[in-house]
Amino acid sequence: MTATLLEGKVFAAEIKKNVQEEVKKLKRSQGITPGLAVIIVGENAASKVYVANKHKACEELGIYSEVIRMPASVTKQELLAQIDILNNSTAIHGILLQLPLPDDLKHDETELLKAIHPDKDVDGFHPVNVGKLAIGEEHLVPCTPAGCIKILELANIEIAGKHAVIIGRSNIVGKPMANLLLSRHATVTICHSRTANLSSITSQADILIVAIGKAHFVTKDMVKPGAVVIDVGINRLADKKLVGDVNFDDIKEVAGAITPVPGGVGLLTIAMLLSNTVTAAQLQCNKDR
Ligand SMILES: Nc1nc(=O)c2c([nH]1)NC[C@@H]1CN(c3ccc(C(=O)N[C@@H](CCC(=O)O)C(=O)O)cc3)C=[N+]21
Repeated sequence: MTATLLEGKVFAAEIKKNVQEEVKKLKRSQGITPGLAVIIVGENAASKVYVANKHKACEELGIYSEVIRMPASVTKQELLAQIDILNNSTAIHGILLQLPLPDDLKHDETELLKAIHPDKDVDGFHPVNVGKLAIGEEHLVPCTPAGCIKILELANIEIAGKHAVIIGRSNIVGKPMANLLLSRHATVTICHSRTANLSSITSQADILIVAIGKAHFVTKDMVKPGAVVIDVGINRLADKKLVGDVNFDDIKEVAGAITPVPGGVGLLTIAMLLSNTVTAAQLQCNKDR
């Protein structure tokens, strides 16, 4: 058996086409151009690709995009002031504070994310949006897990009744992923660094979502034959090669379907960010009336 390749660009193109339609509608009926602001603190090699890709995608779809760079020495107060300006800007409908923050600001992360107005929170990290997702009110949903769901849905992979196993319990991927799968009636198991007998659990998964940040972590013996494997990892090896958390070559004979890295979930993350930006713009112009 050879796994079906779940190509990110195919699904991302479909989402972007819909987003583009919505952008046109907003312009035509309301005279509004959706705007996205990204705040980047300090230098981070890994995030550079992300920022460049985001910017390019915004241009493609007619979304206004602004990148605000701040030095790693910036204070919490200065960042809060910047967020406040963006919260009050009528040209900006979505605000993204790029993570991870430099070490000196790490303990302020929650406070800074809370400062972003929930209606402009295109990352879905504000406690209000986290809470909404937890009660099944999906509005601005974190982009990466939302992208994973889109892959499953657009590939016509059944979720209801399936055993979905998530490796990773982060606020950015693991936890919101669990809520999204639960709302779609999967049986959900979350595994993490303290999980005992990890492979005995992962090998029960019909759908295996891997978000741990360790290159090539998941091997053949951890995967049930025919399982759908979604690889959220983006790891840069010493030779600059980009690889996922899944050992792709090892798995491809046993899995039923698998996302590649690069060219998988990452492209959906961007597509969902654009989608959230348009959702945020629609929400805000409806509130204005
Ligand atoms: N507040 C916040 N929200 C985020 O969503 C967020 C963040 N901070 N910080 C950084 C991570 C990383 N991330 C990526 C998204 C897309 C690609 C992507 O487009 N990847 C492509 C291209 C990769 C390449 O060619 O290097 C691919 O996987 O094929 C990568 C990385 C979002 N993140």
